[in-house]
Amino acid sequence: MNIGVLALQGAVAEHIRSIELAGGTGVAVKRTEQLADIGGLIIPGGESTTIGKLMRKYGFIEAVREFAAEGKPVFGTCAGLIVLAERLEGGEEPHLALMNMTVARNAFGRQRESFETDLDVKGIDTPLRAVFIRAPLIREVGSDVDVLSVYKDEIVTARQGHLLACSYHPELTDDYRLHEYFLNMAKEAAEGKTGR
Ligand SMILES: NC(=O)CC[C@H](N)C(=O)O
Repeated sequence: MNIGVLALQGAVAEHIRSIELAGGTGVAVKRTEQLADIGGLIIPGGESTTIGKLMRKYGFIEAVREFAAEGKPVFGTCAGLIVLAERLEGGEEPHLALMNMTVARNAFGRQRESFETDLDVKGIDTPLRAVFIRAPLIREVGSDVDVLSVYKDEIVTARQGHLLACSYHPELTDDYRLHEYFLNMAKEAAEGKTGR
């Protein structure tokens, strides 16, 4: 199963490594035509404003919306989660506006700009190692969104059908189980299941 990693800006090589550890094939996606060859797309961490700008410039906003409308899974991590959100706190313009949630950028404040922790994630049997770097938080989700994990009462992992999002960087540790989870979503979607 080919999993694409949007390669406009951000942590691309690390995601490809985690996908390969999980048993998939990682592909750096730089052109919209490549979306035809992948079964799922990861939007990596980095700077959401930059990623959003480059997505607009290279036609990825429409192309990824079409990709998702076909039922193909999309996974946003950190800045990628911001890119997926329908609503951004503070009135900022959303980017893909695909996932029914409100997201606050840089929500941990200066003292806690980056930290690591072990998180209980629904669907993963033991705690997942997670690295937070200037991370966003999910403030609120629609009723069609499943909360998969919380950190200090705040939502940090969520799923809406074939869309997956997390506030942290799952690609910066050797714990590839969230990538494995996403790979399974892509396999199920390819087999024509609903993915729920
Ligand atoms: N590590 C990250 O992806 C940080 C996200 C970044 N703070 C943003 O707002 O886009």
